[in-house]
Amino acid sequence: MSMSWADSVSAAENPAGAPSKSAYVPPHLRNRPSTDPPAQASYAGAAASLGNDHSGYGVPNVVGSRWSGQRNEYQSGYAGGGGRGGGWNGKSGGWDRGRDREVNPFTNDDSEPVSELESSAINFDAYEDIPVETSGDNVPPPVNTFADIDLGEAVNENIRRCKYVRPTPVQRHAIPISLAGRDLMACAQTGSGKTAAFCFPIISGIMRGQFPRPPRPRMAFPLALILSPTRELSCQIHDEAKKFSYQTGVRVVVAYGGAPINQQLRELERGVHILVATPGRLVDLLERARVSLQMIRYLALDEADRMLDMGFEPQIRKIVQQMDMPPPGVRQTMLFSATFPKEIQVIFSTLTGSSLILQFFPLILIYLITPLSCGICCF
Ligand SMILES: Nc1ncnc2c1ncn2[C@@H]1O[C@H](COP(=O)(O)OP(=O)(O)OP(=O)(O)O)[C@@H](O)[C@H]1O
Repeated sequence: MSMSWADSVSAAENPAGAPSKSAYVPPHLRNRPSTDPPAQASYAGAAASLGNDHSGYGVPNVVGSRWSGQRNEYQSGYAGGGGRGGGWNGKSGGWDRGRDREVNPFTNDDSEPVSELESSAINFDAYEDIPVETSGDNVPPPVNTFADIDLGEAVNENIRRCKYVRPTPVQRHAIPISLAGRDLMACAQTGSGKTAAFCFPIISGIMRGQFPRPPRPRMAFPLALILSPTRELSCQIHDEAKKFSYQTGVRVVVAYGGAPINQQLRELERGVHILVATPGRLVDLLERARVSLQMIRYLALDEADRMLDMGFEPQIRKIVQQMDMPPPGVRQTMLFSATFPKEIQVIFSTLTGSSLILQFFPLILIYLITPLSCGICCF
């Protein structure tokens, strides 16, 4: 049975297996029997962070389409610290009007400073022992602290409220890559902090961008789409994303199958910047013309291997290739998976336009990726 990253850190810290406070169990695995296996128009500024090269790595233009070069042309005013800029975050009646009424998603008292040890069950001292491989051209270097990256004051405040002291390995590597506008394929285990790794750059990018108001009132035009395989994981991502985007003006909505659609439709009608969805329910919403993907600038696939295992490949292909989603180069793609079978690499290649050159070793996958893409593996 494979261990999650947090578990392996804990095991390294506590090889005798003695009961320890530091043994971390991801929220969705709690309360399970111990025998359970681990869960495996012109959009002004619409891709601002895609061209927001914090670390000096340029993003090549994509040529030959109506979307040409947009990915690194959108550089716009920062609506920072809570979105006082134009577009959706603007004073002109943007979707942040209800921010004062926003429910505080933090249950803990956030006024008390916490020590690093108190901040999480994760053992931060073992960080440097987590082997990480990266591949791709000019990979933006990892960061050691959240202060090393400019996510905006509102997000920084939420990081403090979450009591995250230091980024986890996947966050250290993935956040600078994503902030530099690069496509990303990341192999990281459950509980490794992937949610923040893709949410922080998305929220920060949306806050920095300037976007026109959605063109049709009853149709939702999200800027970011996070696909996840199950209702449980979608809700978990939604809860986390709401914490990360608290008081930023960025609105997160979740849509999943197996539940009445009407409440989800009402939430969508109130406006959405980040849509977290399971593939089947999203296809339903697209076919009902209640969601348009034409303004999507960020596409994240979480637990991509599980989505394929569950038979969602046709829906994923439909969502990305047959609806109105902008092509690679205009939108940024982030794919996270606990394993990297060939099918995942092919999907990533299809979604990003990358041509991958793959070499397999017994356990470790080495992959070379095009200049627009990066890959990381946290073992
Ligand atoms: N930098 C950090 N510092 C402290 N705790 C963190 C940090 N990043 C994430 N966490 C916490 O670690 C736990 C696992 O994170 P998260 O759920 O994002 O992992 P994941 O890899 O997305 O897992 P899953 O596969 O379950 O989605 C969560 O409780 C989260 O709040």
